[in-house]
Amino acid sequence: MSARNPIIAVTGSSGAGTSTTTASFEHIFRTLGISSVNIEGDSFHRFSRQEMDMEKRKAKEVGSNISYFGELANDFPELEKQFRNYSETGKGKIRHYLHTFDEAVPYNQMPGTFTPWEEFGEGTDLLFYEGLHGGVVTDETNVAQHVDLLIGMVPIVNLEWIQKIIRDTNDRGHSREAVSANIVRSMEDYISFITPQFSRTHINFQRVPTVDTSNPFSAKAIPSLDESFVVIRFREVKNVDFQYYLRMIDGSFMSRINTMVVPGGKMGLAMELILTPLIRDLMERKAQATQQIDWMSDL
Ligand SMILES: Nc1ncnc2c1ncn2[C@@H]1O[C@H](COP(=O)(O)OP(=O)(O)OP(=O)(O)O)[C@@H](O)[C@H]1O
Ligand SMILES: O=C(CO)[C@H](O)[C@H](O)COP(=O)(O)O
Repeated sequence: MSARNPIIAVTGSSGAGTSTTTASFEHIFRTLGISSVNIEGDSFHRFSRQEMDMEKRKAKEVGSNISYFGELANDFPELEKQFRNYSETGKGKIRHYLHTFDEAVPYNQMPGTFTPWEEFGEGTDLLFYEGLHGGVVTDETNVAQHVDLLIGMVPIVNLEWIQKIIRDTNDRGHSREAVSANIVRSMEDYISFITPQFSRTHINFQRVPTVDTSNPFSAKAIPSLDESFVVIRFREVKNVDFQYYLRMIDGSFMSRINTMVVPGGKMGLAMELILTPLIRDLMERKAQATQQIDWMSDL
């Protein structure tokens, strides 16, 4: 963690909606005049799509498993190194994993490949990460320790699978069978690496549908925001003004002492109301830390 170079991470499984909710964060950054550098979790995959297909085959041959949720397929030490480096210097590097033709064409590349790493220098206000592993901790690596504001994006699992299946088949060119097989193959890593993160987050946003999602593998459409509620759980966040949120968000209520529920259609508003003051606090701490360093270097 670093007051001078703060890091915000939105962490969630594949299909949870971390990319979708990035728009809410970007809106807050614009409103507060913050310049962020955005890092995508998928850029820390170790393999291109073609290489990963080969790794899956090799693993199967020896009776083992590899998935995008785990440490075999993702470079956790490199992710931690990047977070540490940004905290200490405000510098770093980014690349993109190109999922679709639309994403790949501007780079003259194929889907399932990475763009080259590009360095960025000082001058950003904060680093914003969205992806699978913003709060990961293993025996060797601790990514979570570098994050100043850690947010979990966690639809209940049936909804998460529906979102993944529909997105992967419509946008990423995978078959339903392939996506279902991926979900099955990823389950062990899901439990080992993905879910433990949500006990380290400051806030979790958990979308819960109010329509029947009992067979996610046959679902034809993603339940809409209006067909859901969002459960918002706070952990180690001080001075949460629940009364204010309850007054501002029509239809919201408390379900536990640290948990608020809002109608799905109010998710964007809830995110803005809750996150804006927290991000403003990070910026104030940053300004103070920068002032202190300037003052010390003047001595
Ligand atoms: N709140 C929401 N309401 C309706 N649809 C949503 C919501 N959040 C996400 N989706 C849909 O779910 C799908 C997956 O969302 P998104 O691409 O943001 O997931 P992701 O967490 O970034 O996944 P990945 O890490 O695999 O790229 C998309 O089709 C998106 O439109
Ligand atoms: O979203 C994911 C993980 O977060 C994808 O499963 C992973 O990035 C592989 O992508 P693709 O299926 O497009 O090759």
